[in-house]
Amino acid sequence: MNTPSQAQVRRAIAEAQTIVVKVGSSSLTEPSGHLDPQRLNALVAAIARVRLMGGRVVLVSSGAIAAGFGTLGFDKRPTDVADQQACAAVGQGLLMAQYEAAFARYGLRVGQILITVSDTIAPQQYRNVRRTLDRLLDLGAVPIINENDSLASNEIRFGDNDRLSALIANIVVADALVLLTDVDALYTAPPSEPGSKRISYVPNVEDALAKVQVGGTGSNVGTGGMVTKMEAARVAAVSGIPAVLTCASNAGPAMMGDPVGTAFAPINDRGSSRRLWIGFASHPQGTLVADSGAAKAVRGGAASLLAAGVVEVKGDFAAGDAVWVDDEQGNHLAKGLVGFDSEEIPQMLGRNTAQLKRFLGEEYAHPLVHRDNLVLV
Ligand SMILES: Nc1ncnc2c1ncn2[C@@H]1O[C@H](COP(=O)(O)OP(=O)(O)O)[C@@H](O)[C@H]1O
Ligand SMILES: N[C@@H](CCC(=O)OP(=O)(O)O)C(=O)O
Repeated sequence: MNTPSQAQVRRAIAEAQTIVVKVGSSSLTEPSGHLDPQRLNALVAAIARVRLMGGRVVLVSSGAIAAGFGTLGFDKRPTDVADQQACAAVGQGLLMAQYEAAFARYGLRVGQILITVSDTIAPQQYRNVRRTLDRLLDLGAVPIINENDSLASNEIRFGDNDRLSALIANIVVADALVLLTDVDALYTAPPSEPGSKRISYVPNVEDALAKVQVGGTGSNVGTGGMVTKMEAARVAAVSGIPAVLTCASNAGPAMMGDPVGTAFAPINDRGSSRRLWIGFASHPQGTLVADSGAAKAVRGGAASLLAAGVVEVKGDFAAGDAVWVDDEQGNHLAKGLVGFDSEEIPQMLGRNTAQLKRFLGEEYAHPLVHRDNLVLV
């Protein structure tokens, strides 16, 4: 695809039918661990304007922990996971109450969806998330999403909402992703560093990643810093979705396509949201080792992984889990959702479809990983 000009990217954002807006903790809360209703209301006003003009907006909002820790008597964001989970349980309610009241002033309803990684990699939950989001949007509501911090385990969690927002943009087939934070744009280095320069347009985020010096959070409530925002912009770009990054007070102009913040061009045509989800969100639970013929077929991009071409299975997983597909040298070729439990697979290895049917029955005469569930890495 040809690289679009900045004006084209800004126009695409202005014309977006479906927009995912992600807002960070520092844009909604006080450092003392309480909500800042004024800033939250200003954000809601900008989103409501787009919504009332007919746009479909999904809001991915951080801020549960940051809104809850002051209320629970902590003087700074706790580091203990159980404390954070308790703060999130309190703060999430406060956050939603505030959003509910703020959107109601414009006659708009909100719907809360809390997501954990483990919920969303299973095909059925993925479909449920997608269906609920689509229905909320069809009904004119504004879905508000956060990670389910009170339930997420420390080992498997998004941890930041930046990447989650890019995955949500895929799920709802968004036309634009708007990342709102406490800095007005991406800079060539963390803005605290002397000489860092504002970047208004990134035609290729993968090239930019090599050139820009990105750092962690600048506030005491944010988590991901610019690293995860760049990753979100990259996921959006490779998914064919233009993105803009700016401060929350620029939300309105950013969604109108005004030249604020940093615009990121898409670098691919749109992909299948399901495949992107597998590629970005899933955590492989095991490995299928492909022989050289199967490795070549998988690398070609259009083939399913058949039992006949698999020489080894590693790990303990259930049908529907994500697995790595490796070559015999141990290189990762692809990630996929496997169709069988790990203990069923050894008896299937090396057998073609006719043999699987004859020896094991009809239900085994299927690929280990169907090509629709396979994503090259
Ligand atoms: N190259 C960079 N350009 C802009 N900001 C950067 C850069 N590197 C690091 N940062 C920091 O990232 C911070 C935003 O991330 P974070 O604090 O996690 O915000 P949020 O709570 O909105 O997710 C900025 O305040 C800034 O200090
Ligand atoms: N899910 C957490 C926030 C995680 C997060 O991404 O925070 P931030 O870096 O402020 O966007 C919460 O609501 O407190």
